[in-house]
Amino acid sequence: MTGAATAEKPKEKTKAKQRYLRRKKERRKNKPKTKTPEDKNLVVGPKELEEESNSEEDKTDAEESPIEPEIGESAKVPERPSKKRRKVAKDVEDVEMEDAEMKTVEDSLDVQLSPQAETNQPTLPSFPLPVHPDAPSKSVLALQGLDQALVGAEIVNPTQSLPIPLDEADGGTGLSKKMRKRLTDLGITDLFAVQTSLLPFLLPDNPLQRALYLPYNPPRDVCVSAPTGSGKTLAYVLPIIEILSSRIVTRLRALIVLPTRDLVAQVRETFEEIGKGRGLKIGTATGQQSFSHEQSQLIADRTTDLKGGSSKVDILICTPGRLIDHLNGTPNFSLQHLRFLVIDEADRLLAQSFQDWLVQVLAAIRSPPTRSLDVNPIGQLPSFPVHDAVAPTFMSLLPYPDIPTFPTERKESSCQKLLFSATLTRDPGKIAALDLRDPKYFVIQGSKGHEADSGILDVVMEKFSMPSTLTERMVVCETSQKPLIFFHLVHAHQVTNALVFTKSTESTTRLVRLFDYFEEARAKTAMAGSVKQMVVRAYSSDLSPGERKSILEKFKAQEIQILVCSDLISRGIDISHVSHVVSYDVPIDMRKYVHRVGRTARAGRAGDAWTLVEEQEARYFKNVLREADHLDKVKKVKIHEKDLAPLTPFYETALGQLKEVYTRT
Ligand SMILES: Nc1ncnc2c1ncn2[C@@H]1O[C@H](COP(=O)(O)OP(=O)(O)OP(=O)(O)O)[C@@H](O)[C@H]1O
Repeated sequence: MTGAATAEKPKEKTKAKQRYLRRKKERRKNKPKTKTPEDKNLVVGPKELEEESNSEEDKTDAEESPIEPEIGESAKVPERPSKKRRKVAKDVEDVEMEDAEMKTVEDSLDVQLSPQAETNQPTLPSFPLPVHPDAPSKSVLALQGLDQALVGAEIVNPTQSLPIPLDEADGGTGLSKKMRKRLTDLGITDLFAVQTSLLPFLLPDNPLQRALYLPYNPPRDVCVSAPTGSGKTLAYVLPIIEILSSRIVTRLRALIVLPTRDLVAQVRETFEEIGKGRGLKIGTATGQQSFSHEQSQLIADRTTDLKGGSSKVDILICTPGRLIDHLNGTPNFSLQHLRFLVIDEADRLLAQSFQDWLVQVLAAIRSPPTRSLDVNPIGQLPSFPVHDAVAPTFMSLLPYPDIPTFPTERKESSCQKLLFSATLTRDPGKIAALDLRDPKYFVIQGSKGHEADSGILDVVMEKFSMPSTLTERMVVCETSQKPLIFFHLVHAHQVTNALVFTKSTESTTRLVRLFDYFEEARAKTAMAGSVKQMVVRAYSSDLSPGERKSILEKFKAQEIQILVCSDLISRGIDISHVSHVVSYDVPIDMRKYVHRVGRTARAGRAGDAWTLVEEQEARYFKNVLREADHLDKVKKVKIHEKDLAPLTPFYETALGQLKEVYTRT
């Protein structure tokens, strides 16, 4: 080596050192400052090895390291340059380092590990860690296998309302000016939530869709779940009157089926009030009058065989039993012209299998099979009365061949089915039996916030919505104390204008007697002088229809303060001044509870519901509430002995009298 060459060397080595240090600095700069959680858990792999194996010596160091990296063990990130690196740096600083060695160092700093080098390293395969799949949410599970119509239900906020304008524009109500005027006259100025959503659906702007016959474009059926007292009756009465008012000839076009006679009478009243001046004829069939009397009220011509049927009424409100009697036994009673079939309190009616009423009604609506040309050759047409008009889908009943205007055209019944309940059934089998046409569901329910689709879920899981103005309480007591606690509620908690529900007619009679004796005993004392004596009456199926009507009228007039009844009137009955409901005997299920307490807190008014629970029933009743997600809504009230003490003497006197009566009889 020459002296000049030797003199050049330190210079070059200094340059190499500077290059090395610059690159080293850059690498440090590019290195992430903090490690991500993923980095921390990195399985040691080629990348890390690259960092750690910058030279052959490093490789040896790594091999010698007593700590072997394990799968999943965090990659160690040295705080300061490793021993190997320090050694490399030292070598670089050493001016004695040979060029060739220097080059090796530089190259090794830049070079990526060759595949050969990688394979020489202890490669640790990286597998994804096993993860638990997320459990499907309650809502997903509940909605599985559900009818798509229910999944796509329209959830309506119960606080929604719509003013009824009196000017030319209907304000989105779909109601005629005549109807809006009538409602205003009756003091109805706003539509309730269920009405705001249902009316535009049943009363579309297009007049063609309001026609009485829609054989080629039949309307969709409707299912409505809305709390008690939320105005479901008007939600169907208004559209029916509006659409049927266009009719020229009287035909049976709306059929309303209800579970009890009392409800039939109540709905008739609503139709008459709302439809006043619209010329529609309304009839009822409940079996309260003789069959022949009903027939004469419903059918104009029972002697001629009329294929199109004959009717004296446009709207028939009935119980299912009597409806079947007329379908089977009244000549010319026909459902072929029906534009509306309303099933109110649908879950109750669908549970009623009486004479397969639903199957028979659906069969009477459906069009009969088409006749062939051979059976009815043209030319053999018998004459038939001019007024015997047959519905488009029932043409095959006539002695003509039924020739469609277009070969593929299919005529369908124009009857729109409307189902209503505060406790709509979730039973898909029952719903399927109704043969619904593209049903549209409306669920009137405030969001409970726990699930995005809580409205449908609540229907599916039978978590029924209650009126927001209802206060619910329960008292757990000993069986022997129950009547006394009830009397205490009446006198200390002003439980009047009350409906009291018992489990049976027998229980009703006994409670009314005991209460009468109790009131008599109280009246005899000086203390009761200033207190008004309560009038309590039984309302049961043992009474004649006339007696029941009279009692209901007296109760409505507040001549009777407490009406004790079985579940006979727990559904649908609308008495505006009922401020309290007492379940003297616990309801057997949540449905019954919902309908009982729903006799108060109607149409936005406040109401109180009390349930008296015998100690041995407490667990069962609480479970019923818990399953409906409702236990926390019912406040538990404790009534102390000292509160009952003032009434105890009268109670004991009354008990003695009752015992005497029962012993005698
Ligand atoms: N838009 C309205 N404005 C004022 N009152 C109304 C309105 N709609 C209905 N009502 C009144 O609200 C009360 C309850 O209505 P309705 O009997 O139709 O309730 P519902 O939903 O059928 O209850 P249930 O499920 O118990 O049968 C009735 O007295 C009715 O006249």
